[in-house]
Amino acid sequence: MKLFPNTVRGVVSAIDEIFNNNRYADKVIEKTLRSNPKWGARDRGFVAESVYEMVRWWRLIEAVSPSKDHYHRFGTYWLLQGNKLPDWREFKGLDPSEVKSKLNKIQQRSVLQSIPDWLDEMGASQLGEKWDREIDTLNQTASVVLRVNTLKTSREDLMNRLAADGVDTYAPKGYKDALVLAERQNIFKNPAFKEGMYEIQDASSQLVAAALEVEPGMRVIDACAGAGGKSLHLAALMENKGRILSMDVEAWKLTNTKLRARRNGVSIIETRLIEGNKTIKRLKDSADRVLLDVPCSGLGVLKRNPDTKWKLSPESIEKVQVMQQEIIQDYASMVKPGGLLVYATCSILPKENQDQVSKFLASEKGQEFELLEDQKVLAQESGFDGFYIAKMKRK
Ligand SMILES: C[S@@+](CC[C@H](N)C(=O)[O-])C[C@H]1O[C@@H](n2cnc3c(N)ncnc32)[C@H](O)[C@@H]1O
Repeated sequence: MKLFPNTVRGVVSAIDEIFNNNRYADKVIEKTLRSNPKWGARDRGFVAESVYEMVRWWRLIEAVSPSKDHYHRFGTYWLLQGNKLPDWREFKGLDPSEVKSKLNKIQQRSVLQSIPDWLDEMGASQLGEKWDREIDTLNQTASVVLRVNTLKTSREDLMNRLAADGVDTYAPKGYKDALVLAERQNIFKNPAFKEGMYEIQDASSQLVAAALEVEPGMRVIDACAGAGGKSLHLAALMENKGRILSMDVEAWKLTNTKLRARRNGVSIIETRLIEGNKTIKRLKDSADRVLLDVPCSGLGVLKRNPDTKWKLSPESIEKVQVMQQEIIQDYASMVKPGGLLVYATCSILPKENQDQVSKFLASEKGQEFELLEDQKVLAQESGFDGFYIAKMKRK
C-alpha cells in the first residue's frame, strides 16, 4: 500500500493530540476527518484505522521505535504491519532490520500485547489461564455489527436493502437481530440508517435486552440508559407497547436517547434525569423489569476503544467497582415483587461482574432476590465484545 504525505501527516498530528494532550481517540479522529473534507473514503479509512491501530499497539511501538519522534513511531507501526517504508526524509534513521531484531527479543506479554503491566497482572489474577487468549482477542479489530430495528424492517429485508447499496452483511448464529458487515465502512451515511432501520450495536451487547424477557405492555426501567442503545432494543422487543423509563445522571445522554428514539419510530420511551436518591425511591416496587447497565472499566470493549487501556488505572477500576455496588444496592428496590433485575457490564473482570452480584445477593437488600442465570461472555469465545449479564428475580 502506498503512503501519501498529507494523510500520514494527519495520522501523526492526531497521535500527538491523543498522547500529548490526553484526548479521546474517537474525538480526535472525528475532528481530523472533519478538518480535511477533501480526503476520499480510502484516505479517511486509512487515517482512522492507522490512528486506532497505533493507539492499540502504542507500548509495543514505543519498545521498538528508534526514537520518540512521531514519524518514527508511525514508520515503526507501518513496518510492524508487514509493510515497506518509502524513502522519505521523515523516516531517516528507521532501520527495518533493527525494528525486527528488537521485536524478536521481547518476551514480556504486557509489551507484546501492548498493555500496562498492572493490567496484565490484574487480568491474569482474575481470569487465570483464560487471560492470555482474551487479551490477544481484545487486541484484534472489532467487526461492525448492526442491530436491525424490527419495528421498521426485518433482518432479511435489511440485508437485501443493504446488498442493493453494495453493502454485504451476514447474519451471525445465535443473535436474532444482528447483521455483521463483511467489510468495515462508514455505515452511518446509508439512507437506511437515517430512516431508523438499524443501530450500530455489538452482538454481545444485543444479549443484554434479550435477557430481560420483556413483553409488550410491561413497565421497564433502564436505569443507566446513557444514549439509549439498550432502551431502543427493549422498545423493539416490546413492539413499542408499554412504557420504558430511561434514566441517567447525565442529561446530554438522555437528549441523545430522545433523538434516537424518534429516528427509530419508538414512542414508549420517557427519559428522566437522576438527581439523587429521591428519584430512585419514588420508583420503589414500580417496574416489571429493571436494567442496570452499570458504568464499568470497559475492558470487554477494548477492540473498539483501544485507548481505554491507557486511560484506566487500578484506582479508577477500584472506584468504579464501589459505584457498581452502590447502584445495585440502591436501584434494585425499583423492581416489583416477581419482577426481574438484570445487572450488566461490558467488562470481563469477575470483580466487576459475578463478584458484585454475589456481594449483592449476600447483603440484606439482596435477600429478596435470587440469581436465575448469568452469562460470562468472553471475547475469545463469542468472537464479539466481552460482556457480563446476570438475571435475578425478586421473590
Ligand atoms: C455502560 S454506560 C450505559 C450504556 C447504555 N445503557 C447503552 O446501551 O448505550 C453506563 C451509564 O451509567 C451512567 N451512570 C453513571 N453513574 C450513574 C448512576 N449513579 N446512576 C445511573 N446512571 C449512572 C453513565 O452516565 C453511563 O451513561
